[in-house]
Amino acid sequence: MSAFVTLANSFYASYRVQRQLLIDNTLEENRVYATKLAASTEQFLKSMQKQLAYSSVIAARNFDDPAVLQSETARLKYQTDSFNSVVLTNAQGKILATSPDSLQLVGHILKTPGALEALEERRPLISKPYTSVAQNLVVVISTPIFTAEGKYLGYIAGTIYLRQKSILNELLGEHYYRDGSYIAVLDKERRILYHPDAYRIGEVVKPRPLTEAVRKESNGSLMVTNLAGQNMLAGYAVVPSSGWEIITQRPTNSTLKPLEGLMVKVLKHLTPLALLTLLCVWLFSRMIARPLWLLARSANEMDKPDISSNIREIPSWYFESNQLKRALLIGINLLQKKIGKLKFETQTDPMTGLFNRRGLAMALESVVQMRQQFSAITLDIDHFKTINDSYGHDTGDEVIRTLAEQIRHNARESDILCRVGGEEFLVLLPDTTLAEAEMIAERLRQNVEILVLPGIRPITISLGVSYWNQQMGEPETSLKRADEALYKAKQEGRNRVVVVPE
Ligand SMILES: Nc1nc2c(ncn2[C@@H]2O[C@H](COP(=O)(O)OP(=O)(O)OP(=O)(O)O)[C@@H](O)[C@H]2O)c(=O)[nH]1
Repeated sequence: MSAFVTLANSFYASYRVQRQLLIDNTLEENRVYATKLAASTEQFLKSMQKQLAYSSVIAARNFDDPAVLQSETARLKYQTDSFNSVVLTNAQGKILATSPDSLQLVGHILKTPGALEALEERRPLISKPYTSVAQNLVVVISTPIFTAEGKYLGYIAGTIYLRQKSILNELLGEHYYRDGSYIAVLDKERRILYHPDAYRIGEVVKPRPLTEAVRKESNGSLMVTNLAGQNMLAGYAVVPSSGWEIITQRPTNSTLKPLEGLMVKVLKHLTPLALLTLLCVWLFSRMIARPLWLLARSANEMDKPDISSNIREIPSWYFESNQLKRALLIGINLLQKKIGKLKFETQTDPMTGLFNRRGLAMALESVVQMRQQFSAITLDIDHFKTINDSYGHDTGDEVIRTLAEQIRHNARESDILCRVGGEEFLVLLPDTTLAEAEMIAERLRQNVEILVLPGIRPITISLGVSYWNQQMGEPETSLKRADEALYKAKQEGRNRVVVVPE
């Protein structure tokens, strides 16, 4: 899972980096492009002003010759092909020559804003856009005509149509992209001079982050949202002589389009390797986790008898899991020893070391589980109270311990020896017939009878013997019968063996 997240993360990070790179590059490209266009436009305007200045000198020399004036306006119009029309006026604004002369304006007084400004300012000018006499939206580049002595004669001006085909939209329009990119030119008052949508030319746009940015620095770039709500990557630059603002923009979507294809390609190339990596990571993590998982499962099953050998078989192939396995084995060993000790203590009578009643119950259960027949001998010291009374309780204890020793001495390895009460004992004899058990009981009785106990009188015991096999119902019943036989032995005078017949 974490490997997958890491891969996805690095894929996303590389997408983000590529995306930012594309955006930054496009912004910079647009800034450089706008700067270049501004430089070309500046050069163009300067060159136009030079041409006009040259013509103004010729016109000044031949101001009285209408033919020269006409030929000069025609030369400017047709030789340079930079202006849509050229006009020459006297100092009162009366048109002396014009080209093309199809409008037949010679003799008219021009009162357009461009004309009035030129007449008033008497210096080279680039006008604001306005609607001309012929109803064209134009900008006018004009130069005053002075005699050599400095007398003002009028001006000569070239007009550039903004909405029709002109040198300006030829200059800017040839760079038009087909992917939604476009160039726009605004004058200082945010009036649109050039726009791929000709209807917008002449419109004054409201201040927007982009128009404000252009006002602050001569060139730069910006991510903006245009009026149509489209995210654009814009570059901008200002034409120094006219203050026109050139804005080149490209939709962010078009810029990022190649990225999608690129990322799909990356994904295609990356997927097999990523899957292989994921598989390797999964296999390796499984190999690492498996011993830990098996050890953890074993740790939950510590009470199982064969748990140690199970743990030993767990393949712990690396150092850490091996150490863990060792620690677990040591822990289990200690625990089992402790449990064994506790078990022994809870099943054993501390005074004699024989089984107590709980031990007897466990032993009986396992004998029955193994489908073994058995005989049981219950025995009790006769008149034990008098021993306690005569020699003290400690001596009584010593007698009990001696009798336990005697019982152990008389028993086989497989016999189960229990102290079931104060001076009451029970011997469980697996796979022993009633006759054999009677013989063993009798032998024990005799051995106790002749036992020499230093400082005290000899003791005797009474015994009851019974038999059990699988056909005889509950084994506890058989033990109860042995008890009853013991009681009978006491009744019949003690120091004897009474057998419960099969
Ligand atoms: N010293 C000692 N005495 C015990 C112990 N457990 C029980 N006794 C005593 O053993 C005596 C058993 O007495 P009884 O049950 O009357 O029987 P008894 O005196 O042996 O007489 P019978 O069994 O009828 O022959 C009691 O006095 C108990 O106090 C023990 O662990 N140590």
